[in-house]
Amino acid sequence: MKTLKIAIQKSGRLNEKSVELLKNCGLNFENYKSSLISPVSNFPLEILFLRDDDIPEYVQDGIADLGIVGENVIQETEVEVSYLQKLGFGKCSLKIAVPNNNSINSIEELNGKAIATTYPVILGKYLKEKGITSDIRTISGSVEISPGLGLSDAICDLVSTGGTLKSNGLKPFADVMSSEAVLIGRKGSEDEDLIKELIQRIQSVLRAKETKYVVLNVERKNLEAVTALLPGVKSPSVVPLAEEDWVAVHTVIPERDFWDRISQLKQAGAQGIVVMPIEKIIL
Ligand SMILES: Nc1ncnc2c1ncn2[C@@H]1O[C@H](COP(=O)(O)OP(=O)(O)OP(=O)(O)O)[C@@H](O)[C@H]1O
Ligand SMILES: O=P(O)(O)OC[C@H]1O[C@H](OP(=O)(O)OP(=O)(O)O)[C@H](O)[C@@H]1O
Ligand SMILES: [Mg+2]
Repeated sequence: MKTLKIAIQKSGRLNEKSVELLKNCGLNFENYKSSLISPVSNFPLEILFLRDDDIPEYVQDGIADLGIVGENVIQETEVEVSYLQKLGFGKCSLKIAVPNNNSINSIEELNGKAIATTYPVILGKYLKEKGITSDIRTISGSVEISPGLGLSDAICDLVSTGGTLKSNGLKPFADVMSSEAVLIGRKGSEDEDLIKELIQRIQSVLRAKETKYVVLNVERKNLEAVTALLPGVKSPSVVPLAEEDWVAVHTVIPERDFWDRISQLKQAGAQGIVVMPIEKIIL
C-alpha cells in the first residue's frame, strides 16, 4: 500500500497545534524533530518536519502529498495546490503598519514610501490593485524594528494580538489579508482514498472542538420548552430518572453561543447541567 507524506512545520507557531491535531486523529508517531521524518505506526503515513516556507512547494511538486501551513505562506509562494481544510489555528492578519507619530493617513500616501516586509509578493499584488507604487524592501525577519532604524516608512507583517506592533511604537494601518493554518494537498489528491480518510478524521476532530456534550435534568412539564432550545439536534436523548416526572436530556451544544444557550436552558427549567468535552464527531 502507498505511504503518504504530510509536511508540517518543524518548529514555530504551527508546530505544536499541527502535532496535536494529527495525534487527535489517532495517529501514532514519535515527535522527534531531529529525525526530520517520523513514520506513523498505525496509518500508512510519514510526517516530514520542515521550515514552513518550503511546505507549499514540496506539496506542489509531489514530494509531500499533504501539508499544514499558513495561508499567508501559500499565497506568498504562489503555488498550485488544493486547499483541503481550514484548521482553525494560527489565525493572524497580514497588515500594513506605520509609526504612531507618522502622518500617513490614507493608503495613497504610501506612494513612493518604503515598506519593509517578508511578504513582497502579497504586498506587491495588494499595492498594485490599489494603484500604489511603493518601494518594497524585503527582509527576512524582525520587520517591526525597521522604521525605528530608518530602513522604512512602514511595514507589512503578521499581527495577532498586536503586542509586537505596540511595543515597537507602530499602529496598524491597513488589512492586507487574514490567514489561518490550512491542510493543503497536491492538485487532485482530494480524490485519493487514504487522503479522504485522513480528511474525514481531521474534520471529526474539528467538529468535536466546536461542540460540547451536555447532560441536564428537567421536569417533564418543562421538557418541551427545553428541547425547543436545541434546534440543531435531530432528537436529543431523553432518559427517565429515578425521581418520577424528571428526565435527563443528553445533547450537544455549539461552543460558539454556549453560555447564551446554557442560560436560556436554565430559564426554561434545566437543572444539574453537566458539560463534557467531545473527542470526535463522525457523521
Ligand atoms: N502572531 C501570530 N499568531 C498566530 N499565528 C501566527 C502568528 N505569527 C505567525 N503566525 C502563523 O504561523 C505561521 C508560522 O509562523 P512562524 O513565526 O513560526 O514562522 P517562521 O518563523 O517563518 O518559521 P520557520 O522556521 O518554519 O520558517 C505563519 O506563517 C502564520 O501563518
Ligand atoms: O501581534 P502579535 O501577537 O504580537 O504577533 C505578531 C508577531 O508574531 C510573528 O512573529 P513570531 O513571534 O512568530 O516570530 P518570528 O517572526 O521570529 O517567527 C509576526 O512576525 C509578528 O512579529
Ligand atoms: Mg518561515
